[in-house]
Amino acid sequence: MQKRLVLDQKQIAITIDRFCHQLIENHDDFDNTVLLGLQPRGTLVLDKIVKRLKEISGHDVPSGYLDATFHRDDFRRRDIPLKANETKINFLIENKKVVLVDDVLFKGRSVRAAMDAMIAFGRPKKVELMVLIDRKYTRDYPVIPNYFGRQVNTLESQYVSVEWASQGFSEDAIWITEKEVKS
Ligand SMILES: O=P(O)(O)OC[C@H]1O[C@H](OP(=O)(O)OP(=O)(O)O)[C@H](O)[C@@H]1O
Ligand SMILES: O=c1cc[nH]c(=O)[nH]1
Repeated sequence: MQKRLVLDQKQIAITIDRFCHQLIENHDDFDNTVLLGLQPRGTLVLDKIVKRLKEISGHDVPSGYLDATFHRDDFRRRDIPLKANETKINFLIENKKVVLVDDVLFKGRSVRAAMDAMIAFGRPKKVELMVLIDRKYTRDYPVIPNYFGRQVNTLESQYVSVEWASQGFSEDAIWITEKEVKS
């Protein structure tokens, strides 16, 4: 299978550090900010950000995992039923500045569902979106990230694959791959 490297381990680490500095710049002392990682894979990005934010700034920013499966517009429409993941949020987001974190932004449908799901925890003051990879010109919903690692031009036939060492890969890496054609 053809693969093109987008970000290697060192570049991902630099991007995570940049995200932390951007958050520090835009969220002052974080006293009204919460971070939510989108299940399943945004949580891995979130964990890295939370860890580095603590190391860089000393801030322990409230964070949680948000699952939006039941809010997806294709829920019940798939051949294989979608499996939900756990939502782990032990605070309210009422009047908070919420930063949604995910790995890849493609059609924008996951983020739309996440914004629907999070309302169960209150009415946020403001919502921002942070993604490692923004697949440009592919959106079905009008979603634009506030923070992105890389913007990539991709074809529908391609897939952005995010690999983490913590998930058994040799190292952290982000690739553009060709989707397998079903025969
Ligand atoms: O902008 P979207 O089109 O919603 O795609 C982006 C979402 O897709 C992936 O999740 P998921 O594993 O749910 O989707 P996948 O199976 O298509 O990779 C990825 O982690 C994002 O959450
Ligand atoms: O390219 C894509 C599209 C959706 N989700 C991903 O993880 N990668």
